[in-house]
Amino acid sequence: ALFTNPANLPSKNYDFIVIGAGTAGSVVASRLSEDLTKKVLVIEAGVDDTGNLNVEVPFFAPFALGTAVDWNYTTVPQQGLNGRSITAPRGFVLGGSSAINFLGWTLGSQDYYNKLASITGDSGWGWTSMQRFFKRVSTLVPPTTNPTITPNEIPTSNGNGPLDVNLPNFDLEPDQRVFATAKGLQSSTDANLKRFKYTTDMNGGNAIGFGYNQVTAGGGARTTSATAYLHPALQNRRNIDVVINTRVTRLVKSGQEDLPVFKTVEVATSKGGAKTTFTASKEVILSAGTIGTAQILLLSGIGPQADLGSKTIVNAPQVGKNVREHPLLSLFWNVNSNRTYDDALRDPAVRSAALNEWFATKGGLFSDSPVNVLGFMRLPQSFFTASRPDPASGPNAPNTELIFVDGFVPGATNPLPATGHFMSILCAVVSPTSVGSITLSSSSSDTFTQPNINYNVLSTDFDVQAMLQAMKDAETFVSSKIGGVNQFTKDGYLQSEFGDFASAKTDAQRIAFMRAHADTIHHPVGSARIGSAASGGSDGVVDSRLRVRGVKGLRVVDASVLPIIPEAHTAAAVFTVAERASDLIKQDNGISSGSPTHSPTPPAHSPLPPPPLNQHNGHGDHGGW
Ligand SMILES: Cc1cc2nc3c(=O)[nH]c(=O)nc-3n(C[C@H](O)[C@H](O)[C@H](O)COP(=O)(O)OP(=O)(O)OC[C@H]3O[C@@H](n4cnc5c(N)ncnc54)[C@H](O)[C@@H]3O)c2cc1C
Repeated sequence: ALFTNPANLPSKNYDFIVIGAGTAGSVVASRLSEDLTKKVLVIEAGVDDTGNLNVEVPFFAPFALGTAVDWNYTTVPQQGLNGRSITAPRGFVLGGSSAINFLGWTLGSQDYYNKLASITGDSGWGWTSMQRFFKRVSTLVPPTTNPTITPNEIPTSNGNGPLDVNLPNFDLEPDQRVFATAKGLQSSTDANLKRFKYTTDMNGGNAIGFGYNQVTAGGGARTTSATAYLHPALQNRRNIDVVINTRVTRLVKSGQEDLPVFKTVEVATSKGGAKTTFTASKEVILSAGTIGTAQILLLSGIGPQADLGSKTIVNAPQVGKNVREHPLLSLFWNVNSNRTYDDALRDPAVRSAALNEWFATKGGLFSDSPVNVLGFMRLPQSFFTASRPDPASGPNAPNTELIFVDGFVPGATNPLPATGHFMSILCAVVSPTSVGSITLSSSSSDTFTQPNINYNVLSTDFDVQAMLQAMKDAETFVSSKIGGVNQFTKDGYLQSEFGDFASAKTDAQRIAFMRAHADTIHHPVGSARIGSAASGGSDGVVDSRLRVRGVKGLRVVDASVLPIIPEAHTAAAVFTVAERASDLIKQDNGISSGSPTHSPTPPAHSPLPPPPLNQHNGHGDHGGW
């Protein structure tokens, strides 16, 4: 059952305790509760997702940032960004970040998973063996309307899992222009231009190419790990309890075998409030995400002795280290079109009409995420040198990404202009080499105080130069002619570059623009990474079965375990890791994993009256969306 206060839970003892009902935690809790003889407790700091339109309406994804479903974190000043601090949103809600992310569904390449297998020495993480877990997560459902999608554009990489994934419900202005340009350029004789490719499925092993963005939605509504996994489990099983509004404050050493045992979890509902504990007879699974997991480990005395000093219980030098994140930079063009979404951002009447359409038909502008089309690219071969090697996992893995948006993407340094219509291209470096960290903000901090989040954005020459190349690639792409015709300007659609970007023409100016405007795409991984086989695991926090090294009874399952960052949006990798982890946990506890592949149908959400869009609490900086 769902509880809002830990004092009301029926028991202090469970077989498994999952910390965090986020992307990974909801999958693991649901799978473990398939054995009806095992009692599962899930402890979630955040709120219920039910009926929250900012979660449910795909287009509203950016509106959720800075509201009560976001942890509202901010990074420490970033040297590579002229000392700016940037927001670091994370889901504070059932479903975690899968409930507030931008819905993109990209698995990453076969090379990524094979590199994961080779680093960890565990072939189970390889592409071939992960196939059954990919297929166990998602099902491709048809878009509600899009007539321009041809049958041979339907991706085949999804399976029969509970998470609905679909293609955009309707085309936006940039979509066919992007496809026509990519299709034309891929057969160019110019090696630089041949790097733009068209793909019908960037999730099929080779992740390179421009194509439709598959999204975690179905029937016009967002799907999350909560809607697909957790709520159905709650509705249909009596052996799973979920408590929300409850923060894990630390893990408590519950015994000593050959190693210290950590099976007790301490919680509180407010800073300085009463604390209670719950104990697992089998395992505690830490799924609090790249930031939360590192913070909880550190507060539990599991971390670098050099930082924790006398509070150290287990010296785990890598906790909070090795954090990787994707830098992002928005470029804007004026367009001659009144069909962009800009008016929906500015004008409550336009927004209200679109929302009414969504309520009536689950269709229209708001039924899609703000991103229909994106493209992954390799850097030119000449870019790589002995001193600047290719950090990507392999030739099927991209270095950079261009994301096409049919409107202006407001941000901290880019407020929504009062007038005009725009196309945005967001440039990302998806194989970055900058390394960041999560550390406690003080020796007396707790989980009600945010830790120091340092993504170290654009701190390496590779990342800066790769972003510079991505900017140039975006400019090249929109100015290329296919058969003598520019797809973006042929009917007067694309007009001129907008804002500071318009005057950034030399490399030095572009880099200055980058440092003034870049932020990140909210994909941090690695703070509790799997150790490498080469080091005997000592450079990791968990082993390849995701058990925390040096302790007993504790596993980590979330984005923090990934030792390398996927050259992709990270949600799909996290869902899939969680599916494999569920099998590993079952195996290690003698539970059969002959589980159903499709969870019971999620309950339909009843439509609620539209809340005001400005549920913003003033902490975030994405209020314009
Ligand atoms: C704004 C945004 C946009 C994104 N866009 C995309 C996208 O389009 N496509 C994509 O693939 N990926 C995207 N991502 C990234 C992707 O969503 C994440 O990589 C993934 O969801 C992380 O899953 P996780 O299980 O590691 O953590 P989360 O899903 O964040 O789950 C962690 C859970 O633990 C809870 N928790 C944390 N600390 C505590 C505590 N002390 N006590 C109790 N509970 C706690 C949290 O509240 C949360 O529910 C985006 C992320 C964000 C934030």
